[in-house]
Amino acid sequence: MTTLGTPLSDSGFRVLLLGSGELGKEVAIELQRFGVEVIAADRYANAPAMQVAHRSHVLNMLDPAALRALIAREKPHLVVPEIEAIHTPTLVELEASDGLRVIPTARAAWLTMDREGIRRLAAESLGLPTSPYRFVDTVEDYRKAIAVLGLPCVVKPVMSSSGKGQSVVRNEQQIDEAWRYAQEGGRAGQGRVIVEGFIDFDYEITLLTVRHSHGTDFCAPIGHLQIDGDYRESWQPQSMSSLALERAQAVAKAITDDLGGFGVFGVELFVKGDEVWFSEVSPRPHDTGLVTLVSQELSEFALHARAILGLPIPHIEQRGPSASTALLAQGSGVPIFDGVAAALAAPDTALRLFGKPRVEGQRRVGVCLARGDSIDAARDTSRRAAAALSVSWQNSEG
Ligand SMILES: Nc1ncnc2c1ncn2[C@@H]1O[C@H](COP(=O)(O)OP(=O)(O)OP(=O)(O)O)[C@@H](O)[C@H]1O
Ligand SMILES: NCC(=O)N[C@@H]1O[C@H](COP(=O)([O-])[O-])[C@@H](O)[C@H]1O
Ligand SMILES: [Mg+2]
Repeated sequence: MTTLGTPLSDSGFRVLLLGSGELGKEVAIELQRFGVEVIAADRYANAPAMQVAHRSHVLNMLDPAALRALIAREKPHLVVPEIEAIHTPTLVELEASDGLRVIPTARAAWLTMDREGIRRLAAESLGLPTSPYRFVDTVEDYRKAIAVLGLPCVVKPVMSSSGKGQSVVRNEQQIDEAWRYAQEGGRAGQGRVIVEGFIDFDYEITLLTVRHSHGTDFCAPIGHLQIDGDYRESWQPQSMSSLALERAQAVAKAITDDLGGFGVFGVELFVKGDEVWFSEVSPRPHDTGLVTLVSQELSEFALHARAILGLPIPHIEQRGPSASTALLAQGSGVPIFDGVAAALAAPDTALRLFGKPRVEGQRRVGVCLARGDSIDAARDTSRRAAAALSVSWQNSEG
């Protein structure tokens, strides 16, 4: 049983967020509502979750010594990874040696930090259906992998997220460019790449799966649209055949049971007819799950907070057709948002501006949300809200 104390006192229940982006910000808010003491960490200052936390730290979380020092200093009751780019072997060691509690488990954070760990677990240990794949380190092996898997195929650095370094190779001319992009887009610089056979799916979903003190529950499936490997729109519920839903839930149960621990998981699946493929899983709330801020009575962030604190989740109420549209800013400087009133003029719309301190290039800076009588209506309203917003720049340094 979890005892909750008073933050900033000796009784405070301390949660350390490793990663402080938009997803962590909503988790922090939900934890604050339970009087949890929230400590936010990330690689840069004034990250979104830092702005709603009790205190924050800026560090390179891929540096084992820096990570260890932070944990020794804060002595958190729970460590909650919010991104993949963390030195997870350190979490595994501290869990074993000091009983550090990592959400959902240190092993889950470690396996999902790298596409190879989770893909080999899903496909080779658990026998779940996935795209065919090869891992390669050299351009020679890369070409051989493409010869075996055929075109089109998808090329990704093993350590990357939100589509960074990812390309679909459709013809011979694109092969070299995809290799170059994968080498520059990986988190750890040059390195290993996964080549995946292209799955010609009808639609793809995120099946939010919650492991909590009383068992495992699934949210209604979330459909989404991805461009360049990054999410642009999501909606809930995605209609599916009952067989496809049953299979999706069985895959999600198998992978989350193996990863273990408490919390929300975003299980990404491709669906064609009644056929389902596992793609990957986040052992934490998922960006496409931002739609649950309006589509569920308990959002994925509220569910994560409850689950990790060991609190009950008796019921997950879905509120009907809903959609989200990611706001991508393109430019350089500190963003300023115009058209906020227009974006919120229609009934049943909502907006989150994440408060990211700067943009260099393209960055997700907010999300528009809407409910409607149908998925089409909700998507249309949330897209219109997004179109009403525009970004201008302060402090552009040319
Ligand atoms: N083998 C594949 N066949 C067809 N489409 C694919 C394949 N792999 C990836 N995609 C497309 O690219 C998207 C992003 O891929 P993936 O989830 O692996 O990248 P990511 O960088 O981990 O993204 P995120 O961090 O946002 O989850 C998928 O949601 C899907 O639309
Ligand atoms: N697909 C993973 C994802 O959406 N993660 C979310 O994006 C943030 C990083 O954003 P940034 O790249 O703009 O700093 C992460 O901190 C997390 O909240
Ligand atoms: Mg993904």
